[in-house]
Amino acid sequence: MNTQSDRPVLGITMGDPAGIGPEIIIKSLADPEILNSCIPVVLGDIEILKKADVDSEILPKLAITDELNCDLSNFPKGFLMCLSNLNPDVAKLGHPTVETGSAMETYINAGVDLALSGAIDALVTGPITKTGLKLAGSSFHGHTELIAHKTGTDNFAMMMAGPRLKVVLTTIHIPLSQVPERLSSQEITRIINLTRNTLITRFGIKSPRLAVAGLNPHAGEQGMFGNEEADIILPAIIEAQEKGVDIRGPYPPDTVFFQAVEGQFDAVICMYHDQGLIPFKLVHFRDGVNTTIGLPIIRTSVDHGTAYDIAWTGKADPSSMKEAIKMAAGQAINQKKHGNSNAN
Ligand SMILES: NC(=O)C1=CN([C@@H]2O[C@H](COP(=O)(O)OP(=O)(O)OC[C@H]3O[C@@H](n4cnc5c(N)ncnc54)[C@H](O)[C@@H]3O)[C@@H](O)[C@H]2O)C=CC1
Ligand SMILES: NCC(=O)COP(=O)(O)O
Repeated sequence: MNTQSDRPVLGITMGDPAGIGPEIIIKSLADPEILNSCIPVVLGDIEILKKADVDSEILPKLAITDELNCDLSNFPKGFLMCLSNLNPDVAKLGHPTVETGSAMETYINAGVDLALSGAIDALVTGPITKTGLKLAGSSFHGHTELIAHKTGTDNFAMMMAGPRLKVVLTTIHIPLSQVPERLSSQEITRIINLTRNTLITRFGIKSPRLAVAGLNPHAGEQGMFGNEEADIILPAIIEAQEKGVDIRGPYPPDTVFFQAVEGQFDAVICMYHDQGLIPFKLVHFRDGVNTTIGLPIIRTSVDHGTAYDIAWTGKADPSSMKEAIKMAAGQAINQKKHGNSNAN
């Protein structure tokens, strides 16, 4: 915390202007519990946010600036940093453009710079489209890859976290057909260690209990349905067990998530994106948080996308954004107390 206040300073990126990002940010900050839990620094576009702040409740409370280097320590209510001047009509498009794609990337880059400089204590990102990033000329598939690159982090992973289930993905945004060839014991070992360290340092779980999902139906059924379990996944589990990690598997993917939700495991390590995200969103679509683990900064995000089908209709549910803000604030306070313990 770099202010006279006890509240952590959180950068909150607006996401895609044509999506539900602006609406869920305004709705979240309209909740006194959220507004009082942090000093928000919204990184976005004033004309777009004005459209979302229909009752003009939030923006008048924030100091407006377009100066990235402004002193964030002397306005305890919060800031809006205007980083683009979009035509407000882009909000109605229902899809990204080169202009909006470039704006959303600008918000993220600015947020990472602020976090690295220590001007903000954590970064919370609003939803973007992968296609928007591509339109803007970015080579990154999402926030995760972009932020890892910008912070010079090789050892990172995507975790989706909720009170009942946490999943960590070994592979993220790649075609399903490429998953088997990308899996290796070394990579699974890396994810196991990173997950365990993060559960201890960021989530305060003293002795994490980990499960590893298999790749194939029935975790391979003794090789009848595939050999990745025996050849790649099991050696990584055994190596971790030999080092004293409380870890079991490879489990049949159709039951391990139920066991985790029932309380048997603190996190499930998954082999690919939808293996983890389908069960996670069934349980935690409303209150789940996407967080990038292993970074030198705290980064949390909503667990959903831009929801173009309901954007600018007033129907967007801000619950996931609120949880992302709460998690970032909690971890920032913890880090302030105990130092940057996420040394993975
Ligand atoms: N953190 C991020 O930036 C993420 C971005 N995406 C991106 O979002 C874009 C759209 O992805 P979709 O697969 O359509 O997923 P989506 O999450 O945007 O929407 C799926 C369904 O859930 C509903 N929904 C989502 N969030 C909601 C909310 N807060 N309140 C009420 N209803 C909500 C939508 O209306 C839609 O019917 C894609 O381009 C994808 O890349 C997807 C996931 C995460
Ligand atoms: N399904 C989650 C997701 O794709 C989020 O990606 P990112 O933008 O946080 O990397």
